[in-house]
Amino acid sequence: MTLFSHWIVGPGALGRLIALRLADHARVTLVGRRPPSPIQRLMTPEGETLTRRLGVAVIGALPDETPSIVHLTTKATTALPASDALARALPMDSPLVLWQNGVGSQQAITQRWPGPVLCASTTEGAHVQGDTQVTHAGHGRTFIGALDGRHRELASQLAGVLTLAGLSSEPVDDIGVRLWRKLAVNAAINPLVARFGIANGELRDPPYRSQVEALIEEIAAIMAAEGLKPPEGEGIDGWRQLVWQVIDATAGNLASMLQDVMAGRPTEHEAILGPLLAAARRHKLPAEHIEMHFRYLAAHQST
Ligand SMILES: NC(=O)C1=CN([C@@H]2O[C@H](COP(=O)(O)OP(=O)(O)OC[C@H]3O[C@@H](n4cnc5c(N)ncnc54)[C@H](OP(=O)(O)O)[C@@H]3O)[C@@H](O)[C@H]2O)C=CC1
Ligand SMILES: CC(C)(CO)C(=O)C(=O)O
Repeated sequence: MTLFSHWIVGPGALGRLIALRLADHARVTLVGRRPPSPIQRLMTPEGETLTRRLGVAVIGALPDETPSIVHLTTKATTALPASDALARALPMDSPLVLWQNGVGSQQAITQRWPGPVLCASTTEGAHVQGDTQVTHAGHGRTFIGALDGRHRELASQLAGVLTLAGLSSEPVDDIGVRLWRKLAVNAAINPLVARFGIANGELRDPPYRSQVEALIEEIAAIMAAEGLKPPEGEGIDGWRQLVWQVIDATAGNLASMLQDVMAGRPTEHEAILGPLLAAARRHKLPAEHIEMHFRYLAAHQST
């Protein structure tokens, strides 16, 4: 199968980054709830500006064509209804790629979607300026695979085209583990910076540092109980190393959850903290800090 045409459903920061990067290598259609602007601009980390004209569509009136692959780049909070709308419109064997952070929506969609489903876990960073511009804040790495380890050839092809397009990617057999590792990092950083309105790097100083450590302790115990290891090192020291490395590397960032709070959008706390709380309950482990942040974010959202 040649990945000739890509639909990108969810024309936000990540969706527009992928669309603009792919535009010189494949036919790209951006699909939104309302019509996205066809002329889009990408500011690259190297300071270049790329302007491209893209195909556009709305999810309620999809084009009468069959894409080679569909990328779902909505937030985790809206991924399931968006995938249901797509499933009603597309052939049963259409491949789908899920780009959401957190854990939960991927399993639910993999069970419901009739065709192949891949998940992507990425450390690319992007944010939008209005309806026509996206900034690619920094290069990262993307891992792609199916939760059940199938569709390796499709994952390799997709990683190939993304890499060619400037988004360094590789197929992996353990995407579930990679999603949980990213969730661990997001759970230690995002609730705190969202609550206190601070850049990631400020977590290194009092009074926040001890609050990050308290979260890491709970997260490390939950990960150990789930049999999930940090990428380097062992146990809590490995998780500590990973979290503080990311905080150092993204010190100037306003994390995605803080940006959602500032924009009055729903946060992804259910996808990021929810699975940790469920695992803590399963293993009868303390999760007082995770619970407190979950409650705060849930309450904030309902006001
Ligand atoms: N931005 C980044 O750098 C990274 C993001 N991620 C993850 O990627 C996912 C997307 O993040 P991000 O791009 O930042 O989020 P954004 O909020 O910028 O974009 C989400 C987009 O999805 C659209 N959308 C929502 N529901 C639908 C629907 N039913 N049909 C079509 N479009 C829809 C939204 O449109 P509307 O304006 O109408 O709400 C919005 O344009 C998240 O899970 C995030 O955690 C992962 C790594 C990096
Ligand atoms: C790693 C981190 C916290 C970087 O800001 C991120 O992924 C996010 O903002 O959601």
